[in-house]
Amino acid sequence: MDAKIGVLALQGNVSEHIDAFLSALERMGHGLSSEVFEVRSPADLAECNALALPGGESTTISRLIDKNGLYEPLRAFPGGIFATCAGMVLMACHVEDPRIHPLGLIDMAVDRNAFGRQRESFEADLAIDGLKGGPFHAVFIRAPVVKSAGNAVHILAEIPQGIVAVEQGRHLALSFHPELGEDTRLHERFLQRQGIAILVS
Ligand SMILES: NC(=O)CC[C@H](N)C(=O)O
Repeated sequence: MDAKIGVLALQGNVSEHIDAFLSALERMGHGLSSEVFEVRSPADLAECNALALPGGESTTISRLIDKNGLYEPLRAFPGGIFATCAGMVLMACHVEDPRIHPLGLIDMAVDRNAFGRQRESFEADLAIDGLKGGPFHAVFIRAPVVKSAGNAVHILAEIPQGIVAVEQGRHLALSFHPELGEDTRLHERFLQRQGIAILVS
């Protein structure tokens, strides 16, 4: 399957996600046959078979999802969603902030700013379940954590403060920002789960 990856471009770090997906697709041998583009409307969303929900300010992104008529189309989106940071907050079923209208696509409760103001950002080497090639160097910026998750949720990584990487079906949600580094293993894993295989030449 050729990839048509959308990146929700309402607010947040959109271009980094586009670049990271382009380099993951290139590494997998799909560089020429794939597209990665910005999504702002239900019509844009209908064009893609997978979507990235970027980090940014989850209250703002949530308001803009409602304003742009994307709430129901996102809930009904048939493809996988790759969600980072604020995107992870939006994927939850429960968020203790009335300004967030969570999409309810992953059976989890998320704490938006779990690390408080003292620790706005930090980096850690994470063991990620099933990821070959050693630990993943993760950059956390005002990161959320998963406080509880239902049985359908596969927990991929946990630190003392909580769960920081999960998968449910085709969806992947991360507290941290893999799009800011060179390591595309999580993007490749996500694409493989969408049916986009590594091409062997
Ligand atoms: N880097 C980020 O995406 C931070 C997200 C922030 N905690 C929020 O909920 O908006």
